[in-house]
Amino acid sequence: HTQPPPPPIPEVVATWEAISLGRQPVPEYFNFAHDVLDVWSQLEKTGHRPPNPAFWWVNGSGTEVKWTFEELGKQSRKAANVLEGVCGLQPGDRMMLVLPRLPDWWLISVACMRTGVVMIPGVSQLTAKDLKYRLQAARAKSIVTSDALAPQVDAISADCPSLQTKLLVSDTSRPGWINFRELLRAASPEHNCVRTRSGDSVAIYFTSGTTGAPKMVEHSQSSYGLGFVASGRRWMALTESDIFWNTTDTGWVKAAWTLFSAWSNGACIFVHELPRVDAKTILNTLCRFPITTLCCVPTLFRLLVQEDLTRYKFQCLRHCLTGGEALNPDVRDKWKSQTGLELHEGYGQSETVVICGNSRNSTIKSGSMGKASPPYDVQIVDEEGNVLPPGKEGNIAVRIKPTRPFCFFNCYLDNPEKTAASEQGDFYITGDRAHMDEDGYFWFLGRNDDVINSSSYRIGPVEVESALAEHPAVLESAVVSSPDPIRGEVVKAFIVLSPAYASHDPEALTRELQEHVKTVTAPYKYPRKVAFISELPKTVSGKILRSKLRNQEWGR
Ligand SMILES: Nc1ncnc2c1ncn2[C@@H]1O[C@H](COP(=O)(O)OP(=O)(O)OP(=O)(O)O)[C@@H](O)[C@H]1O
Repeated sequence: HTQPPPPPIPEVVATWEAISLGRQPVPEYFNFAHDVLDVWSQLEKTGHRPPNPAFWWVNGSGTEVKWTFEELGKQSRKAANVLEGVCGLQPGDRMMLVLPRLPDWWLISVACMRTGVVMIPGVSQLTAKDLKYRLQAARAKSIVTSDALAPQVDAISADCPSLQTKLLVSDTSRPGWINFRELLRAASPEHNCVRTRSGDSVAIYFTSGTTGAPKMVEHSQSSYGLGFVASGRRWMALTESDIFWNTTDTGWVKAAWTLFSAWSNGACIFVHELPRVDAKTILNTLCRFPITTLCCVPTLFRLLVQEDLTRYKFQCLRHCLTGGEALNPDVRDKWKSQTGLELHEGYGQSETVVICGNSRNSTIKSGSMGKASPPYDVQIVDEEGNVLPPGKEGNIAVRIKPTRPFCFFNCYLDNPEKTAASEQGDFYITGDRAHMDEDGYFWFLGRNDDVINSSSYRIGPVEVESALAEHPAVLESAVVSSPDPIRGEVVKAFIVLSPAYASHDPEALTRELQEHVKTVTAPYKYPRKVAFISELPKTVSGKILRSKLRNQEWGR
């Protein structure tokens, strides 16, 4: 499955890539809209880019939006005038951006860069309480959202004294709100991009909150803007001829990963509105459109492989990506055997760019997250921050001393204690456990809190879940610790059954699954307790919330 060599890199991208790899210094001033997007617009005009759109949006009922880099430039300059004009926003002001997958999200993101406004993306499932927490914590001056969330914002805006303007993306109007689309139509396409320093803030991300209250992660103009060039080429295999579809919600950090990696490499961002994320829509879209590159979270690939994939003929798909949580080897095997396509897993956090991954044409070891992604020096360290030898389990850590990589978050905003606690010795500590093998491949064990300690055996939930996934009865599972009077804690598996097994005798099935785990992995890991449930608790980004099940077990 070796892919053909990529086309030669345009000279300017080669320079960005060298910076991205830490081989050239980061410029003092950098603005992604001005220094990357407007450059692609020029390359496009002079015929140095294939006739590939920069942005392609479809809604599944026949409506499409396609922009070249030039059109994206024009529309985003108009949007910049709306932010500066009617909204009165200035460089450094913060704006929450909570929209479904609508083209306006990408326009406003670029407009923020042009005006120096710091964007704070959020997912559309946020409740009034979540919105209040975020608006207050970030002291946001403005919010952009759609009809669905506007009432929730109205319910809490009196409690958010910093909030001055509310922008509505809608074809109708609402009292107290400024209509973005109306203003956009009338706005001037002339706008001078503000001059930003590389270290100036570009975005604030609230983490998913999988392990606690969401933290505010601040990124700079260059951390993502230049930091994704190399992984965009290597892990995502993106070039100016590619069409990249990442099904992520706009509020999750993956949307930013996609924006910066695709556009810095001149690729087209494909978006399906996906009001409902379902397997058939995804598979049909891959058949209808010339998408070359796909990224979905493992949860979604788990659903896709339930379908008969041989019935679908994808037009142009050649590179598939996943990340955000562990990929069960069984899912990768099924995807590959049915589509002939390799699934390239990557690992990273809101705080970072890609920490490690299985890049294009690399040898993949099933179950591993791949190798360190340059310029990061990734190591496994002990509790004191000492580097551990291959094979030893410890914390996944990224070297930040003597030099902190530029492609890294600035800090946890307003939380110096948390920022300090994330560092140990010369390293940034991810909070995830793994080991590295002799060849430099990383093997994920689990988040710190998720690792189970049973009779002094340390068990990573992912290993047990992956073993369970190999049994046809298991659609998906979550493995957590459960109290036990003798062993202290034992492995408990919460299992969602495949429809064909829903009416099987639970006791017989429990025994069968326990025996199955004992045969495919070290027997001490088998789940001593099993519960069948209809649905696993997940974060809005689709990650399994093991902490919720664990707390339930321990009565917390
Ligand atoms: N390929 C992967 N395999 C296993 N886990 C992964 C992978 N990629 C990402 N993750 C998990 O996702 C985490 C990063 O996700 P994100 O930055 O959204 O914050 P979060 O950890 O989910 O939220 P919070 O910090 O609020 O708990 C990683 O630390 C890791 O636990």
